[in-house]
Amino acid sequence: MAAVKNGRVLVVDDETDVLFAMKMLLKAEVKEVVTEKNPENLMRLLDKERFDVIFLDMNFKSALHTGNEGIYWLSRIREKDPNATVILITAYGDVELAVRSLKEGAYDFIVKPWHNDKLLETLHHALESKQLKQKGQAAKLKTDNAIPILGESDAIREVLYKIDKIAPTEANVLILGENGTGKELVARALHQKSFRADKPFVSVDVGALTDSLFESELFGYKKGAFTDAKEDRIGRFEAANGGTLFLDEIGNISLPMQAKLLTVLQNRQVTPLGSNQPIPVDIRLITATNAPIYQLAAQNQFRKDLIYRINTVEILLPPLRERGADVELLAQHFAAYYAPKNHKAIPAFDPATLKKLRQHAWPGNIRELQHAVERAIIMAEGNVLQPQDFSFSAMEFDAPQTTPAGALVFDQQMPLSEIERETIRRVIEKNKGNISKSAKELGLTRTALYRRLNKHEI
Ligand SMILES: Nc1ncnc2c1ncn2[C@@H]1O[C@H](COP(=O)(O)OP(=O)(O)OP(=O)(O)O)[C@@H](O)[C@H]1O
Repeated sequence: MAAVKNGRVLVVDDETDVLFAMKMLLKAEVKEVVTEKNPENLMRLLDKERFDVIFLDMNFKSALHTGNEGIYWLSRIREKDPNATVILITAYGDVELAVRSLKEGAYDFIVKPWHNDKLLETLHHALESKQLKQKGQAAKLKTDNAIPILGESDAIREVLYKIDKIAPTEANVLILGENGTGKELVARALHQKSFRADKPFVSVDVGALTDSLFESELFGYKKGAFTDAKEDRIGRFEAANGGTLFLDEIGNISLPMQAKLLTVLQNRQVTPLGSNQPIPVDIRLITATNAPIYQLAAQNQFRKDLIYRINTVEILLPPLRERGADVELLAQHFAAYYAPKNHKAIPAFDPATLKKLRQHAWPGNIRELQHAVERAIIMAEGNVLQPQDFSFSAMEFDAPQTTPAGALVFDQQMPLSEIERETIRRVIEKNKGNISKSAKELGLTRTALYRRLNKHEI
């Protein structure tokens, strides 16, 4: 917290009320708050003084009214100091622009009217990140910070509230949710907001490991432990020492591996293969799965005692179809991200397109939406995305209308697993067996698709 107390903050906004309110709020938090009404004075000020964090308004009434003023001044600031930490203050409707500003190098943005707690939290993170940056540890944190968890639905607000509450504790967290709902993103956020933030965050997709790899990967090995062990190698537990270990797809590991994991968690030490010297490890454990883990436990396919170890706190991530207007918000966010990447202007969405996106069931959730928006941007003719730019092919199981003869009509009553199986089968058939293409279309990673092929015995 020393970083926060010693911080020097500059606030640039042409509204005197905003400057006053910010000064009142921030002066108890940091060493000094300087306010500036006219952005034209900004460069001169920065020549003379150094600030740890700059709050910058996106729209200055006196200027061009393009809404781009914030971006312009941001780029001027960053020309002068590429390491400047800038937080943009934006009106609600400017969120798309603010997201663009993140790509232009802003640290974060806050939306007017702001919540004081949220604003202070953002400031604290910014100042702490600045301090880490100065210690040369920033690269990692910056990538983490680059992906904010977006969403305004009640369901996601509850998740964000939980994250804030449990991040600064040592509780083991089990994250449950369908594929692509943001489980890894949540795990990273928990780490980033924890006291371990400057220590490693190590992520392992344990569902993709065979039993023999599971042990060598997680616990490490000594040279000569097995034929290919040409030298000592530390495992992921040791690599995460002091930090957070994220085990993804925990519901997919075999019973013998569950027993091994339980022993390590109970003893808080690992013994590399080929060694008899246990090594103490201090990790915070976060796990995630899209498998019905309690159902598996009831069928004795998952150990209940392991569940009790990992689920001190549970976070349930809602599927995208239950997140209401978040679909639009996220679609706009991805459009603002992918358009410049593909050398296109950020497109608008036709109201009929937004309706279509809201009605789609999104079996691949946010990852599917992400790919769908990218595809639409690439394929679209004009600068307004039309419904036909989004073709959900076989995945449109929620509202099948006319179907070609012989095509399968998904029944609303059909169990989800069957819909998933059939969707995968059809997409693979459509892509003539090409797994990479099919995975992309389904919004899955290749590994996740392979796991599903295995699960559904396709
Ligand atoms: N709330 C969100 N705001 C912005 N982007 C998001 C959000 N949630 C997820 N994403 C993005 O969606 C993609 C999928 O998220 P992530 O990998 O965290 O999901 P997952 O649940 O871990 O997936 P899987 O079950 O396949 O492992 C990522 O690119 C992530 O950045």
